[in-house]
Amino acid sequence: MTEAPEQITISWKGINVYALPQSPGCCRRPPPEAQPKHILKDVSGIVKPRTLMAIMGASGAGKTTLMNILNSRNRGKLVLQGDVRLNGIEADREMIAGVSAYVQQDDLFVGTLTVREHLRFRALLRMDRRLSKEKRLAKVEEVIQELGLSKCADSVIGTPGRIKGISGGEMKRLSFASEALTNPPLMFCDEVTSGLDSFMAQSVVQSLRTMVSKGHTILCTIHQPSSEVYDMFDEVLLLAEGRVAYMGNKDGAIDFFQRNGFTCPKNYNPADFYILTLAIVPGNEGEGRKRVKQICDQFKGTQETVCMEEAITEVNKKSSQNYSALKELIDVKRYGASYFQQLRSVLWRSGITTLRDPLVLRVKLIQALVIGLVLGLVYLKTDNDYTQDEVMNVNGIIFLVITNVTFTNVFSILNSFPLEVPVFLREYGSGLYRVDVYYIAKSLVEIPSLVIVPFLFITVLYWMSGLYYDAESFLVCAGIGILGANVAASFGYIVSCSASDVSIALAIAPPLIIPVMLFGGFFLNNGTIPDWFIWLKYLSWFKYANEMMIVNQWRNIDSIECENSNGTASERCFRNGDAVIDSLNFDKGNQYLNLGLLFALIAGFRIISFLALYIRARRSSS
Ligand SMILES: Nc1ncnc2c1ncn2[C@@H]1O[C@H](COP(=O)(O)OP(=O)(O)OP(=O)(O)O)[C@@H](O)[C@H]1O
Repeated sequence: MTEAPEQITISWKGINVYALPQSPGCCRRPPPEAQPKHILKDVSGIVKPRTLMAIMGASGAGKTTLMNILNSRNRGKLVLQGDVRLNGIEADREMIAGVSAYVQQDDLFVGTLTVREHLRFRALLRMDRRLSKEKRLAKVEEVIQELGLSKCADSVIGTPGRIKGISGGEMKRLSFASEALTNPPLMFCDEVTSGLDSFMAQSVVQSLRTMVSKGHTILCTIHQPSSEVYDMFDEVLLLAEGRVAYMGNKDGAIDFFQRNGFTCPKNYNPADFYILTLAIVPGNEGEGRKRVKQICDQFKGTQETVCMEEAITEVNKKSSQNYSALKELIDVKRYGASYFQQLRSVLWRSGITTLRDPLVLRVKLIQALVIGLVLGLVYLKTDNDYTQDEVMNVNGIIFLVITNVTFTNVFSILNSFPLEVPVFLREYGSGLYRVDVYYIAKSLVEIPSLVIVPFLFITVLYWMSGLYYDAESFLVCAGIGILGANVAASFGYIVSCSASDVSIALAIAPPLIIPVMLFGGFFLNNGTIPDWFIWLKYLSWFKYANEMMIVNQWRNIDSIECENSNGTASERCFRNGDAVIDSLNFDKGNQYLNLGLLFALIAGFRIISFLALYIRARRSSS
């Protein structure tokens, strides 16, 4: 059996929350007459261990705001008055995070893992590092049993709309199981049953009841529970217009409303009745507000309020006795696992995700093969006797190679990475791993695809299109293409880590790539770039890769026919490869410099994208 957690009583007193007036647009101040919005108004409450509390109220009542204040997350720029206490001790963010878990409304998982693998991954990263691996894995099995996940333990979690996986109810239970591994004494759950049918909703709340019976304190916001689900809660907190309309034993709520002239009809779901009674109906706001004010004012004078305030005072008095036990709980490290354990686990997960979802790699390989074949057929040539018009073709192929590896790799990152960011932010926020661990693991796992795919494309195109027939030149060309693909992917990461979603990433990438492409030496001669744009030339991996590939192609060509393929005399004649290189203002002596600059761009872009991800992660967890 799971050991009982330390017991936590959470209390809050005189909570007032204000949202400051927002500016109506960029660079504009809010109008001087704008007042802060008073969201929560003098809200107090207490929840003791072994209690499952439902926070309910109409939409906009302040449930989410209260939950965020109590668990000290997602507060944004709200102004807070009042205090939140754990076992009577005034709690700061670290303290709350140290003893609690937050099960958020949307379940975010890596869909390719099975339920058991996901829980093992979390157990290795999140549980106390002093526990042996065997104990952690045993805990995973216990949690699987307790939360009724045995049937689906080896099923893949799935990704809605892509990979069929476990049901919505199982996913919700898996969210609880993920948090239950660390046995947090206090749990906050947002919208626990939304999107579930009544049977699933009951089974999820039953899981919470099991945890509560072991000593956990659990607070849930819940929308329209069925009577059966409502009956499973011990206590209820009803919010209306940011005020407490009722808080206490759920059976007492019926009496309280009845005493004030609001009788719940027989066979009517009490939860629906409270929400309807406390709702402000559009078109009849005046009456609704009067009713809410009356109920909230009445509740302030009730015995329930007096008892609640006494209970808060009582627990506050004992705060000094509780301090050392609580301190021990909180003194856990930010990360449950060592750096190398984090790296090993995240690498394992990234690897398994790539292997189990081979479709992406397969599509990339087929795409490389098809584009290589099509371009190869267009430029088909099987010897190294070049005519003047073939010089232009060869230079075109070289630029096409760089353009293709750039666009396929940038857009593949833009289309995939922003979708993974929410899972990363959630896991980073829960202290699973560091940003650098995630970034390094991700970068290492994708190396094979960043090598194999461009290599396949260049192999097909190189030999079909009459580029210089020589194994060494081919390998140099493939190597430059692979480097170009890596610079492009690193650039894709800068955009993906800075943009908030896929559509924004896709919108900002082309205007950033096009200038870099323009200075690649194909559309604009390298010697004619205006001085004020020279700096852009230095950021252009197109320029470095193009110069290297052009030199690699032409440096061994000693003579070129002075006529076109159809036998006509060409107006301009490049007599040998060097003449072609010179005409583009490229320099044979720049090969090593260009190579170094390509590596420098990879390193620079990776560092910038890492910093962008780091800033984003820090912001989202503050
Ligand atoms: N940062 C904010 N700035 C301005 N107003 C806010 C902010 N956060 C919340 N509010 C307002 O405070 C009120 C309560 O919002 P909250 O999200 O807590 O309600 P809720 O009961 O959770 O609603 P729902 O059930 O619809 O999610 C709403 O009127 C909302 O518009």
